[in-house]
Amino acid sequence: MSNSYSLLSVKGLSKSYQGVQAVRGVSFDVERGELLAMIGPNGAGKSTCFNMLNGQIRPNAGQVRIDGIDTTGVSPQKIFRLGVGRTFQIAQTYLSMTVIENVQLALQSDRAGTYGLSAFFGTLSRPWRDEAMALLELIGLGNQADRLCSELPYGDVKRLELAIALAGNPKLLLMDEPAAGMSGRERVALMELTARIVRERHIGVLFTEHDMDIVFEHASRLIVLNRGEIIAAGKPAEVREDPQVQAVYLGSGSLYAQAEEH
Ligand SMILES: Nc1ncnc2c1ncn2[C@@H]1O[C@H](COP(=O)(O)OP(=O)(O)OP(=O)(O)O)[C@@H](O)[C@H]1O
Repeated sequence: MSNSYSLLSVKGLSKSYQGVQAVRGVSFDVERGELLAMIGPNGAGKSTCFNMLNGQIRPNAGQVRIDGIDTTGVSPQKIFRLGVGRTFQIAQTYLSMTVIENVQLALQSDRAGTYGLSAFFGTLSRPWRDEAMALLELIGLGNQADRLCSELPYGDVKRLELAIALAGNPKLLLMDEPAAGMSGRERVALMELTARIVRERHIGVLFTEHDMDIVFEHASRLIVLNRGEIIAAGKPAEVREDPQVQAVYLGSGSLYAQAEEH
């Protein structure tokens, strides 16, 4: 596709649930090489937006374009095939497999569309091992390849989830609270890794996050949602000074919290 299109272009996106206006007229773009944070208090509409972007929820109004292609209301499978990935928690079943087997399975599923079944029937293909290892090296888990996932520390499991999402070779990656549940140090490491991948692979990442230190430190740009609407957008330093944003977060102190890394 032509480079004149934004990687992701969202215009006037809206969704209501039985009278609750969860998202109202949301418009923004994501470019390649950008790590864009979508923040907002609980119930602001972040998950609803994400679910509309990857096709899980059909919007009531508005338009979503990926590299210029209209994907509004298109199925999650088709949106995935257009290069939109999303990080997911590794399911319990897959925790009993090794680290590299999980990545091999994700690669095989991307190329052959057989996710799950091949593992079930014990037919995991060998050919993906080198490629899987390259992804593990990229995220710093090369030396853990043959460990069982169930034995990994939590931070490494989250990094593995990122490798699994990258196996689909996305040009746009959606990350819903990627650092939730991690220690301060692990969170910083994961976001530094994500920022490096964004630069090196020239992909776009849209992520939600409640930890404001992480957001202001690592996002290249931010959009702030409140009650379904965008109330501010821009570089971290600009958004931080925005009076409306400060008002929304006033009291929580989260905009000004110091990092509590140990
Ligand atoms: N399936 C649903 N049915 C009815 N209302 C819903 C549904 N999903 C979300 N909502 C409402 O829509 C609004 C936006 O919710 P959403 O989960 O998108 O916000 P969020 O910003 O992701 O919140 P959080 O940070 O707590 O995950 C909220 O008022 C929520 O109660």
